[in-house]
Amino acid sequence: MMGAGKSTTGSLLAQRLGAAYLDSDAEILRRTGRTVPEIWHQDGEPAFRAEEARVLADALHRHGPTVVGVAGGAVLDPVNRELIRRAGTVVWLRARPETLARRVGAGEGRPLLEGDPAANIARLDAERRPVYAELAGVVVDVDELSPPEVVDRIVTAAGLATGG
Ligand SMILES: Nc1ncnc2c1ncn2[C@@H]1O[C@H](COP(=O)(O)OP(=O)(O)OP(=O)(O)O)[C@@H](O)[C@H]1O
Ligand SMILES: O=C(O)C1=C[C@@H](O)[C@@H](O)[C@H](O)C1
Ligand SMILES: [Mg+2]
Repeated sequence: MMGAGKSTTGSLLAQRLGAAYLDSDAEILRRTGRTVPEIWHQDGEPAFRAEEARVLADALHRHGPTVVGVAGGAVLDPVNRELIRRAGTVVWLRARPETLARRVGAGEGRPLLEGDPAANIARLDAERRPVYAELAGVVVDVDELSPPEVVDRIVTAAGLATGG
């Protein structure tokens, strides 16, 4: 979910594994030169989701070890889910909605949170939990953990080898 710690924890995990880190939203910006809200508000959510699916497919087909931070809405698409499932270990950074709301603050740059960020995040979280639960091979409850502790849990749970 938004604010769960994908960028923070994902890049730390990548460092530990000697892997690359890619983030689906950042890849969209890099490829299109446009931000998430620009695409969303100018072209609509379906256009954004189509771009997201393209970027995700490319990220998942990269050669070499890669940690991919997948935006929380991408897995609502069954085609994306299947690609993700086949690509490797799926980690759900599970957080309470209050934690997510605190971390995203005013929700700037997140079209789905406009209006009432805390209420919107709670609603999206409730809707999506079953999908995340079905997809994830590893679940880490992140609320009380520091980023390095989250990484430790992922490494242990997924049986990933690190250089130290
Ligand atoms: N384990 C943690 N403990 C405390 N704060 C954290 C933790 N992980 C991330 N944060 C903080 O929460 C905020 C969101 O983290 P981050 O940007 O990594 O999340 P994200 O899942 O990538 O969010 P986004 O939806 O923006 O992509 C940041 O301010 C980050 O410093
Ligand atoms: O969870 C979502 O649906 C989203 C998450 C963000 O990272 C962006 O991809 C966009 O704001 C939608
Ligand atoms: Mg991020």
